[in-house]
Amino acid sequence: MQHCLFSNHSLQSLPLADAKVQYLANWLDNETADSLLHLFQRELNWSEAEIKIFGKMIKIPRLQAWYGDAGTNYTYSGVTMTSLPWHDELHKLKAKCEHQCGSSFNSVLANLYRHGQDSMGMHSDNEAELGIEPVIASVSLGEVRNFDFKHKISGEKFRLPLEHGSLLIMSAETQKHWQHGIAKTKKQVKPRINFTFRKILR
Ligand SMILES: O=C(O)CCC(=O)C(=O)O
Ligand SMILES: [Fe+2]
Repeated sequence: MQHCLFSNHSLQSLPLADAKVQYLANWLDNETADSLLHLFQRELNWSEAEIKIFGKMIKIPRLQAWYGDAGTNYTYSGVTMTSLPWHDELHKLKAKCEHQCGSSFNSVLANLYRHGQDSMGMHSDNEAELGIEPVIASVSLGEVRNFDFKHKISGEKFRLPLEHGSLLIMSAETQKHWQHGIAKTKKQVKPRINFTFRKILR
């Protein structure tokens, strides 16, 4: 069982049945979060990825980039992404997540939500290469966007706004029992970057 090391950030456990989800607001101080937002927006290799739906290639509504150790490829909605070698600052952020969570990661999915019409559909991060009960560390930068959870059987819902500089850790049976996603919003919103650090089993 994975758990978080003691820290002086206020750690909030979400009241979700059959799951373990912890949230740390202000995990990064504001100044660090601001500078990382701008750095990653400029320096990562963002692309308009496509997924296969009923055999057709469709552009996803956000920009994406996949970084990791050599050989950490990821198959997602019928498309295999080959990892790019780590960007230095991203590798440092990975180390900070590892220290916080007491788990190791070897890759990260980066998503850039350019505006309110960018989104991510409801899904579970339950691909075989993540193994059972994966620990996923999610760092958010920029505009606050709502993270929605939905229980696969009971339909129970829970919404958590993910703030600038926050860390969300999903572990234990969370992916087995819950889906999550980022809904579109009609509000005028600024860009948001999210990183989900993962361990791909090879
Ligand atoms: O942008 C987010 O907070 C969610 C990202 C996510 O669910 C994923 O990358 O699998
Ligand atoms: Fe996810």
